[in-house]
Amino acid sequence: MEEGSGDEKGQAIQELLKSCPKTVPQRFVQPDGYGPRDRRCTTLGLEIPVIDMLHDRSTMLRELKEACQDWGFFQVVNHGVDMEVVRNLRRLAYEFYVMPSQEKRKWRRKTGESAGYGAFGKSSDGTSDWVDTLCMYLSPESARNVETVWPDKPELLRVYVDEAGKQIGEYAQKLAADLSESLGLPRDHFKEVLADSVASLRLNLYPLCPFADRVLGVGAHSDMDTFTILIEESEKEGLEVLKNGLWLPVKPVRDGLIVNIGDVTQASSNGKYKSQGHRALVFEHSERVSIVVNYSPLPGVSICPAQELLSSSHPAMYRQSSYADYIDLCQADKSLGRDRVDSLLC
Ligand SMILES: O=C(O)CCC(=O)C(=O)O
Ligand SMILES: [Fe+2]
Repeated sequence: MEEGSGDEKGQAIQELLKSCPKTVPQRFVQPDGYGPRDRRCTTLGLEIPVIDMLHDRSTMLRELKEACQDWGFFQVVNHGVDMEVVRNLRRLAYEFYVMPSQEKRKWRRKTGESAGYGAFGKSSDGTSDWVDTLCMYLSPESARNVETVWPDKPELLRVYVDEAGKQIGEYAQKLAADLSESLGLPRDHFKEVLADSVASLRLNLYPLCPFADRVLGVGAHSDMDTFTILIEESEKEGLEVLKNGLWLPVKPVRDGLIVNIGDVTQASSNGKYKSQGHRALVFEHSERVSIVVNYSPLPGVSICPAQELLSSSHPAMYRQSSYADYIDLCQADKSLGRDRVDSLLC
């Protein structure tokens, strides 16, 4: 999903649906070969790995390493996040989305910004996504836009965004250290990337879609960030991961977190860990809310392969770039079906 792109008409999908469109607006139609029915794989019984934080440390770190190398996606159980808090947050998200449009519009995303409420807009290739989002910054302190962007209704939404953000953030700090260790790096290697990281929490509503066979909730993309923590509704499908050129549905385990490695980690690990392509489907008879927390470096932080991972037989695959320059590069490149992090290849 492109941060801050905004929808062409700035109109939320829920509002679009009120006009009961009989045909699908062209801007949502996926290009040939990239539609929701193309290259789907539902029969192989493959599942993304599940990592149990209660396993002994060396087993857990080995499983983490394999998951990051082979998939770039995994689910985590026994992660320490109080899922009752998450369930309350999701309930409040549904309550937010059923409020009248004029109430929601108070928190509307301004042109060129990524925080706020509205249709998220365009995927990397320029096709519009069928999703409404409410995006709030959790950190750094200077970016926390509580008064301007965190809705004050429904009551307690702010409280639960804050509490869920803190708890997910605690797990994220552990994950950053475990990722470093699993690569054979000092546990604080990702500290600069993450200690003062930019963390944003999005509540994504995938409304019912009468054109579900031609549009996507979120088109195929990889995440530009360090990593993303996603919390889907238990047992509800929709998220799909690209595996061996096919789209594999993710089955969210009860009370699990889904983690996906972002482009920054792919570059920092010199390509060992994968920032995998993924997308989200929508359905005619089932809507869902996902909670998405992105962790990214501050714009000025330099991203490049860790020196410790380089040798004459493993030279740097990626050149150095500031995170801000990388985002600019990605936003300028609308090519389809290519890994965006390839633009940093040496
Ligand atoms: O909401 C989801 O299931 C996926 C969202 C996603 O991939 C993203 O926001 O980058
Ligand atoms: Fe994503």
